[in-house]
Amino acid sequence: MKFIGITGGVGAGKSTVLAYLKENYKCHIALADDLAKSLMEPGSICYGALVDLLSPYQVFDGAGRIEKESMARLLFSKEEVRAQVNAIVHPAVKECVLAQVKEARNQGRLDYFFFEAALLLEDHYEEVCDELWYIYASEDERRMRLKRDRGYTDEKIDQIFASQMPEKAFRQACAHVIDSSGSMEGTQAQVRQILG
Ligand SMILES: CC(C)(COP(=O)(O)OP(=O)(O)OC[C@H]1O[C@@H](n2cnc3c(N)ncnc32)[C@H](O)[C@@H]1O)[C@@H](O)C(=O)NCCC(=O)NCCS
Ligand SMILES: Nc1ncnc2c1ncn2[C@@H]1O[C@H](COP(=O)(O)OP(=O)(O)OP(=O)(O)O)[C@@H](O)[C@H]1O
Repeated sequence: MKFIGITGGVGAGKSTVLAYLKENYKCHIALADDLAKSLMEPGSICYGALVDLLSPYQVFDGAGRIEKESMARLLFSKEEVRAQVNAIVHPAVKECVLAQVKEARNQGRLDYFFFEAALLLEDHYEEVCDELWYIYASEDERRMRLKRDRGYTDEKIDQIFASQMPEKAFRQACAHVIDSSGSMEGTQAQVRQILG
């Protein structure tokens, strides 16, 4: 079983590529954002440390859950808080995904385990993955998609872009680049070409 990390900036088309992989290959898909969100829930392992760190900010709702919009505003505007949150959450995400990979390897039923995260390079997944893929679309294309499909403002897009690695770093670190600027069929053909 090959352990493949899928990365790229916000709105690059990672989820769309994963949906195709899930349909067409004997694989498991894990998403860093989903794992992170579950580990940040009340009662989960990161929650206590996040309460200690984030109590000065208005990010908790009435039930004590982290409220997405205010958390996004805080994390993408305050780099030092983002780094502290990442230092709590990302090691826990990595531990969790590595345990899942180990379990999948023991069971021996899958051809691939794909793990998607915008922050694979920051968290040094090149050390644990068999290979990394970079899903690429230009910043202009991603900005257009994020405004059209998610209603993000230019300010939010600028902040997220600034918090993620530049294109050059992704290209240097990843064995394969999938250009998702064209049609879905074109993107899927690139995936087939890589996996044979
Ligand atoms: C910031 C939050 C509230 C934004 O949630 P929202 O649903 O509005 O957006 P979404 O999750 O789709 O994120 C938008 C983009 O930002 C990226 N992103 C998320 N967290 C971070 C971060 N800490 N640093 C840099 N980019 C990030 C995502 O990968 C995605 O590309 C949420 O992502 C979060 O709680 N992040 C902290 C946990 C984390 O670090 N997750 C990233 C993977 S480990
Ligand atoms: N050829 C293509 N390949 C992949 N996605 C495409 C393509 N053309 C358009 N898109 C669109 O790009 C948008 C963003 O894709 P997606 O949500 O998969 O991004 P993402 O990289 O997963 O973002 P995030 O980092 O927020 O998780 C989607 O609306 C998708 O339909």
